[in-house]
Amino acid sequence: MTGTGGSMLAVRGLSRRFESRKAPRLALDDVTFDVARGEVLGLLGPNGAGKTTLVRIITTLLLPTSGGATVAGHDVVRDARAVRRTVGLLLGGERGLYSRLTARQNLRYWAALHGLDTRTGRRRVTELLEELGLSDRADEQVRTYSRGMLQRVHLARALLSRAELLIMDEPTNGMDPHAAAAFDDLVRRQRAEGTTVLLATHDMRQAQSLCDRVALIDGGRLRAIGAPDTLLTDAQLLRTVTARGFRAELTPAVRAIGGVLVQSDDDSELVARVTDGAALGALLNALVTVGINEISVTPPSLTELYRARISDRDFQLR
Ligand SMILES: Nc1ncnc2c1ncn2[C@@H]1O[C@H](COP(=O)(O)OP(=O)(O)OP(=O)(O)O)[C@@H](O)[C@H]1O
Repeated sequence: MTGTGGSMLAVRGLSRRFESRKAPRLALDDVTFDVARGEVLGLLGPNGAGKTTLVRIITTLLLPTSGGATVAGHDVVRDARAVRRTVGLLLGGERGLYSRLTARQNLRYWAALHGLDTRTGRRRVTELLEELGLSDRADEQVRTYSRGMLQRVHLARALLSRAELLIMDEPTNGMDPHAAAAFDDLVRRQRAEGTTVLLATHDMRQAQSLCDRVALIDGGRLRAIGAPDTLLTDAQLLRTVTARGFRAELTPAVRAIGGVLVQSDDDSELVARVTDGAALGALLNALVTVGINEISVTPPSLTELYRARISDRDFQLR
């Protein structure tokens, strides 16, 4: 593939079919997008959407059925070696670590494979163990580690070679809230250094706060891509107003305001959605006039967008 412009990652018409005994399964269906240098792109989508398949093709672990992708201009099929040199990958899970080696030994081994000389490798490993809060346990066998700690070792491995493009599949899976917040900070530091990040995640909070843009994938197709704020504005999702100390007798007056949709109301709380700024202004005004001023306005979140755009198959599993 050629003609990728200044993008770090260019995916073009990418499809991947898996043949199975029952029926062929189209895990990716004509997916096209770019990721600019220094950008953090979140990949969102339900289980089985095609995220891991996409990650595996971009990192040369799997061949596309049709279409293709380039990383820093290198074709993922024809220039696989160059692509592997450019990418740092976190796939997670149990695979890829030697359970009877310590974290330090695992990482030193990977540093050597990445071609780092012994001194540089050792320094980098110590630095990463420190940065990821693993120093205390660095010299214990990784088979004694918790899931979140293993995930941090995977992360250290992905960061070893200071890759231009970091690709991570559910990196905070199994991490406690502190470790997950530390991970977010780490990604921000990577971005500040110019690293490009592709992040598949189920964590909407993380996607909204960390990603410059998010891509919504479902059934192997790219359903939407853009900055979280832009996607939310385009989707015309409604803001929610919650007013404490509400009195149900006020409901008819609230319902009379154009663009206000009452969701629930009783003698303690009103929850309403507003379609635009004028409706919001009118509602706030009406509430404050009658002495209600414990009011919160919540903007729409990616979670709502996700729910609106993606059919909820998990519910059908019950
Ligand atoms: N080796 C394989 N053989 C057959 N089908 C496969 C194979 N790998 C993936 N699939 C199918 O391709 C589809 C996409 O799977 P994929 O693992 O890419 O989803 P995902 O978005 O990463 O899901 P999750 O959020 O659960 O990790 C699924 O229907 C899956 O069953």
